[in-house]
Amino acid sequence: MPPRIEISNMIEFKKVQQQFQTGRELIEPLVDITFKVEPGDFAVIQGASGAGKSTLLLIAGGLMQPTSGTVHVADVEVTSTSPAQLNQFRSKKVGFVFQMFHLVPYLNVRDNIRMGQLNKDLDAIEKLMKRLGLSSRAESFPAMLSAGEQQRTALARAMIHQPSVILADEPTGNLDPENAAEVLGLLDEYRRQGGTVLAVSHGRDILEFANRTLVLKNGKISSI
Ligand SMILES: Nc1ncnc2c1ncn2[C@@H]1O[C@H](COP(=O)(O)OP(=O)(O)OP(=O)(O)O)[C@@H](O)[C@H]1O
Repeated sequence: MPPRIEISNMIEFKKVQQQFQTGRELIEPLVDITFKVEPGDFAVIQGASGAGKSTLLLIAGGLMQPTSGTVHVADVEVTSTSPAQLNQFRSKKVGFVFQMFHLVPYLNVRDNIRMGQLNKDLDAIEKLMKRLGLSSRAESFPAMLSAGEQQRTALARAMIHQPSVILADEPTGNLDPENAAEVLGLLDEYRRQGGTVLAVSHGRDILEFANRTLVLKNGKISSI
């Protein structure tokens, strides 16, 4: 499913800071985050456990508002948008992929993918399942699938509405090397068609596919 080609499929963080107050402790995983991911980039953010990678991705997806700073994703300023507009933004412009897949256990593969769809284009679902090698599992429930099949289903759900950007949190964290390479290959194909991928990962397998690597350390981002 090719992404909508938009010149504005970029992600831009400017001076983003995130603090959490837990009891008397102030945690500040993001101190001053400024970076830009251009349309068609497959960018990966690496960093130690607890560095703030998931927090950064939640902010990019409009699921968490930062303490300060501005974030633009695919021509939307997610840091100054109402909750209703953020819902629209997420359902139209963003595809999410997570390490734990987050499929609905009582829906089969076809219906899980349909959850991500805005129109009722059943033909598009069949085509995407074929492309991702899922056609024979269309009626299967998540518990009956291998980890690779579950992640390909999650990827199909993330791609079916032709998002401008895909945000992926450890997308290969639960996969063996073969399935990991397949999922990364699909993300690579999506970005070659003009989509933008921002992934966070500890893994090294992703570096082979990413064209940009950013490192998150001490609350700041540096490019390598
Ligand atoms: N809602 C929250 N309230 C309080 N602290 C939080 C909250 N969310 C995250 N944190 C803290 O912020 C820091 C960054 O967490 P985050 O999950 O972003 O790290 P990460 O780099 O994704 O880690 P990992 O690689 O282990 O998943 C951690 O110290 C975490 O405990």
